[in-house]
Amino acid sequence: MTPAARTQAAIDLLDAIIGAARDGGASADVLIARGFAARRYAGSKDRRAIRGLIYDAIRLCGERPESGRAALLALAARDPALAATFDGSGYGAAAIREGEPVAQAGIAPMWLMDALASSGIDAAQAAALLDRAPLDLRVNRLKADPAQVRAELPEAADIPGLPDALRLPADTQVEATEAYGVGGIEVQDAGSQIVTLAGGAAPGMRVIDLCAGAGGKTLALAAAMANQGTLLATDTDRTRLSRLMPRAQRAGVSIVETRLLNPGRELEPLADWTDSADVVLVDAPCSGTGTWRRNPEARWRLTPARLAKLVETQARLLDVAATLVKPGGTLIHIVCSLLDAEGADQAAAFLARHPHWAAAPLALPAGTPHGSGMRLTPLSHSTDGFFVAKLVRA
Ligand SMILES: C[S@@+](CC[C@H](N)C(=O)[O-])C[C@H]1O[C@@H](n2cnc3c(N)ncnc32)[C@H](O)[C@@H]1O
Repeated sequence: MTPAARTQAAIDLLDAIIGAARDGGASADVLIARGFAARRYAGSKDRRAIRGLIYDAIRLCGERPESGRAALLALAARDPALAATFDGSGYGAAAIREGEPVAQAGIAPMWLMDALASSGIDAAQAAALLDRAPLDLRVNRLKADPAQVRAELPEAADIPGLPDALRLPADTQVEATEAYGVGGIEVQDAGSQIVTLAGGAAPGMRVIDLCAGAGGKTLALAAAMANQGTLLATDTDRTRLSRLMPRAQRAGVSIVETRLLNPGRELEPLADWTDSADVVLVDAPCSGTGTWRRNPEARWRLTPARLAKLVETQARLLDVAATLVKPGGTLIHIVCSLLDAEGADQAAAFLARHPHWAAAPLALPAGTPHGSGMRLTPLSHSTDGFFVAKLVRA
């Protein structure tokens, strides 16, 4: 492909990504993969270049741009070599016209910048939310040990405070390693690993991962429990949950059971767990403001109305979880968001609704105290952004 044709392909894919962000459609990664499947003529160098242009444009534009072309023109305004590819040749991007719309550069939509600022996230912290994330691994001690993995991946660096974690440059291919093949490593952000430790899950306990998804944290809980005890993983998303058991088998985890929940009727299949869990982890559905490093277009999806709906669901899920925790047991509230509405304020509202519960101090390898919990940020802790609170039943 010519550079001009690559630019046009990036514009076309950005149009699809912008539309999906507006209408709640597929993620940028999925749309890019589909776009490449339909463009078999694009070689690996073309794909890398197009993908790079798309993500540079997404990172640059804080507000959802009106078109893919407006987004790439914003990038071209800072990059003369890219501007020169708008040459109108063959399948290439049309020449730049005087006065055509150019997207605004920025970190996030203004309402979201205001919400972050009032949650204590200043401009430097907000800008770091769009940095490129490294590739973090969790060594699965049920199948491997860190020294073994390090021998296979000598470029891996330690992550302070996390003896089972290793850090590699972004884009490192780990799927071909023997450790990956035998279930000895899981790709998991260090922040995710840290907040999972908050529950203090240990061998022999009864633990619920209420919003388990495909089981990233479930597998970390199972490893912390040395595969001893009872671990229930639930979610309302059948597709995600169906990926959990094959992953568990590969990871050598045999203590996990999955149950599919109905939104709004989550407690119905959980009656046998009432008042009995040592730990319930609520890794709640959230705005994902802490994961923009991986999904920068997520900030084009969020609206005040979508955020309000998430906050409502989180509150309901915390109340559901509270009925499952035994006296003296622990509820862990986790969001990969830095908005107080989802984190500190949500935990405070829970405590106000539940007088027999209290926030307990957290001893984590990293984090900054925030509200009744702790916060992790890309700038301060080199992790995705998280809020975590430990809530204990009297
Ligand atoms: C942040 S993700 C969980 C990620 C997962 N724990 C991991 O570590 O990979 C939130 C999950 O909540 C699930 N969810 C949404 N509404 C729910 C509900 N009412 N009950 C339980 N899970 C729900 C979503 O399907 C999604 O998988």
